[in-house]
Amino acid sequence: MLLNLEQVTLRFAGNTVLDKVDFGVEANTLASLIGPNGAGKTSLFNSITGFYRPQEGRIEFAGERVLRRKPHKVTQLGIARTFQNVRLFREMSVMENVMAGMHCRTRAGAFGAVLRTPGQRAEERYIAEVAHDCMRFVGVDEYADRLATNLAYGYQRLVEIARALATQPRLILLDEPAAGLNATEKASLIELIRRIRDERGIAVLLIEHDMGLVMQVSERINVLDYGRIIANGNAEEIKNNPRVIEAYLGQEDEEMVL
Ligand SMILES: Nc1ncnc2c1ncn2[C@@H]1O[C@H](COP(=O)(O)OP(=O)(O)OP(=O)(O)O)[C@@H](O)[C@H]1O
Repeated sequence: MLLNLEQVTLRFAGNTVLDKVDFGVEANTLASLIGPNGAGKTSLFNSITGFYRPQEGRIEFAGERVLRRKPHKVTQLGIARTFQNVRLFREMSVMENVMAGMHCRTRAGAFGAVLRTPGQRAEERYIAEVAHDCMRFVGVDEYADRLATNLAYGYQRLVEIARALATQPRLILLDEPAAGLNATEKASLIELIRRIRDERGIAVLLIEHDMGLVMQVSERINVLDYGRIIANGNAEEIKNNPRVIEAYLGQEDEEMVL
């Protein structure tokens, strides 16, 4: 397993948000984490990426301990993420936003990368090359010099993915990447997710409420309900799992047709 969680428990003021979660992602696979609203999916992402500190359990990535590392250290280990609500630097261009993803891989750091201090030309060139490569990969290269916040929402989501790719990860966590996208944008997103794995060899774990998308792209689906993993398997197995069907009953906003 590339990522491995064992018995991860997270509580907030006595409220158990994750309850002894065992869960893994293999290298080079497309996996999803689904579950009703409030099941704990984003909390699980936050625990993996160092934003939350579970009280119990183990999280390992490529054989290294992840739990209790700071977010930027987790990024350095090779785990990148995007957020449920797009989080771009509003006053920066698309190119600068993507370059900022690289500060964990360069000596200059985020500010050196953006301010272009002297004596860093070779590194600057490298940063620019990688940034262009990531922008081209997701299809936002032509907007490199635009302010990120002036782009349409669908493109902002792509810029976030480009920034995550720029950290040169082995695993990328996408938190509801299809939220707010139209049908055409969703179709391109599916293609992009597949290319991330097929062309870059990066494993993808996504949280997504659009079940059509989840079923189409995922080789492995993990279902979380009230902080517990209640099922995992391929699309067919998950669709026919009675515990999953029960967990989703009454979820009116869930686009799940089981
Ligand atoms: N920082 C926090 N402090 C207190 N409670 C929190 C915190 N973060 C999450 N929770 C609680 O954890 C539970 C799970 O929330 P989480 O956002 O992880 O669910 P989710 O499955 O991602 O939901 P959704 O699908 O609606 O995004 C909720 O009850 C939430 O209130």
